[in-house]
Amino acid sequence: MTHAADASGRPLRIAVIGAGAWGTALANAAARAQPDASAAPGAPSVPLWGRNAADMATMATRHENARFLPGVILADGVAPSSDPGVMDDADAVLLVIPAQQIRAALAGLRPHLSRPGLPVIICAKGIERGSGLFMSDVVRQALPEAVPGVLSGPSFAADVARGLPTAVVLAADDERLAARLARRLSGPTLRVYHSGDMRGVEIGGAAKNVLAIACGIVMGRGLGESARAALVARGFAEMVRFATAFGGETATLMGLSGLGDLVLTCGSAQSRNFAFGQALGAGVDLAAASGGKLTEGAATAPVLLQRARAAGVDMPVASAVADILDGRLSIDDAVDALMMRPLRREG
Ligand SMILES: NC(=O)C1=CN([C@@H]2O[C@H](COP(=O)(O)OP(=O)(O)OC[C@H]3O[C@@H](n4cnc5c(N)ncnc54)[C@H](O)[C@@H]3O)[C@@H](O)[C@H]2O)C=CC1
Ligand SMILES: O=C(CO)COP(=O)(O)O
Repeated sequence: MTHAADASGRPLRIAVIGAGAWGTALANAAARAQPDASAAPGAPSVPLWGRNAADMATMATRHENARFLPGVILADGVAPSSDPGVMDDADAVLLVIPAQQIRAALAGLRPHLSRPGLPVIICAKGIERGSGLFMSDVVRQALPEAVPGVLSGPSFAADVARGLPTAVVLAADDERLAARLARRLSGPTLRVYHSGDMRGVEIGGAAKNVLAIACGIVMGRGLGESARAALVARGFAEMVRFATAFGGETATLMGLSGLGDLVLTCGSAQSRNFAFGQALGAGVDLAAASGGKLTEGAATAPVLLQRARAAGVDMPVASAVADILDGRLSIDDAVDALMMRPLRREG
């Protein structure tokens, strides 16, 4: 495999910001994607930055992220650290912290990231509450010198970290840059496609989390596999309506970040968003349903809906999720309301 490299042939140095499950998995993937280089003395490592010094020291000693990915060994070349200086000589950074934390985190890390043209690849899936901004626009505001990109697709962290195969897509306005970064991150078990449709890719990732909660609710309520499949199809239709209203391409949503990720997270309780919905459907209290895990769809649901309404996009499934989470609608009433909507032509 050829790896994207700089003019001297050196592989691009990737640093990972955020040492949770997905950041750790991507650091493993980035290190494995350059096995020859990371084995050589003095070869570039893949810094994995986390904010908690004690956790990062333990991770460096044990070669394991015991809190977020227990039992997965860090790949050779992954260098855990709590020193933001590790970002200073990166050619590109992967931004892997929860969507609602990105603005605050970038404000603190700005001295280490304010290089003109530095690619900052958003790996979080969400829309910012309050501002209603997509993540690429948050990065543009927080780091005006940087070049935002988005990586998304069907990829459970535990699968990717273990080296189980999957494919994702990396998008940037400059598609040649996206292709170069995709080549650098691709390896024997992670196939990274590239795209110029950053809006479509980021919307696919953000919206599928809300729809995964809906599917979880349906399954937790015992409404059956037919209901789940109908919800995936109708959820996909509203995701496409929303994305195209904001400039995304239908073909993008039919790909990995969109349909691919929707199928994954609507079909598996390994998804935290699905599991959260499933607990709600089974009658668990809202406050306890996430089990303390990150559920990006819960944060994004109201703001997704707010942007949809402002743009005149009909999103009945996302709307039901937002209303249930807000306590405005019971699950049974939401299901009745979805079933009793006026009959219409499919589309
Ligand atoms: N876990 C997965 O399978 C996948 C997750 N993602 C996305 O990646 C993003 C992160 O998810 P996970 O890594 O799974 O979450 P996680 O809950 O495993 O880890 C989150 C990490 O972010 C750190 N963090 C939180 N706020 C921070 C701040 N202000 N500054 C610095 N660090 C901060 C936490 O300390 C923790 O290390 C989410 O948007 C998620 O949707 C995307 C694909 C797969
Ligand atoms: O985005 C993911 C897989 O592609 C992970 O989904 P959850 O955040 O629902 O676990």
